[in-house]
Amino acid sequence: MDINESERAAVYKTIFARRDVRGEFLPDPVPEAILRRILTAAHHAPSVGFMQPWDFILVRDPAIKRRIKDGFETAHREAAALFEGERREHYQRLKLEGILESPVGICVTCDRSRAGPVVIGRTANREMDLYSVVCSVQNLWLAARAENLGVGWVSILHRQVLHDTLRIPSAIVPIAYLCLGYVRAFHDRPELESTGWLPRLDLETLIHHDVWGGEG
Ligand SMILES: Cc1cc2c(cc1C)N(C[C@H](O)[C@H](O)[C@H](O)COP(=O)(O)O)c1[nH]c(=O)[nH]c(=O)c1N2
Repeated sequence: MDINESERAAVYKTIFARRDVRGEFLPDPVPEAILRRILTAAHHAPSVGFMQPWDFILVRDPAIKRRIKDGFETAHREAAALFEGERREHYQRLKLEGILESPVGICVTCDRSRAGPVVIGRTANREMDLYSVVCSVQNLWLAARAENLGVGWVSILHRQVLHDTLRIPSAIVPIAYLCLGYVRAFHDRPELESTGWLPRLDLETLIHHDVWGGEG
């Protein structure tokens, strides 16, 4: 099956228009059929040895979201203390989550023993299951953008908060807490770029030929 030109353009448009969404969420509910399409895209991500180690916890209960938000606030205070001077002020001005505003939270987890002790592709590198779950998060993020839905990844959270609040068994690893919902608007550029936190790096400086540092 070939991808035609307009389909190709749609994929690149989605990649470049995807944003991390924090402050622009609308309360409008996400229709079940659309949520199911996004989760199906996540479930069709590549995974080491076809392990499919992911689960998706859908969080809609305001009391549970409140506990996650409290966990964010703790970790956010700790983070602020690690920056100094103007950098700290800039950090504190950033909106870095939309936990309460987004209608659905999705915690994506990794079941490290899902396919038994020996998994194709994971024998030399045990962490490949974790990376597989991140592939699923990226599929989810892009599918959501294609549905004109925003996603924000909140990692300013101690893992234990997710275990305790969402009753995740200790053998399961929470990989991502995502906020999902419709948005007022998508920013054209990453907010960490437009607010001057960091620039987008020049791709040319990141490409190496044959060996690290090798020139073309
Ligand atoms: C693993 C991981 C973890 C986080 C993020 C991303 C990823 C990949 N990002 C979003 C991140 O800041 C954002 O992707 C970059 O700034 C680039 O912006 P766009 O995603 O292109 O809008 C993110 N953003 C935020 O506001 N709070 C957070 O805790 C996190 N955590």
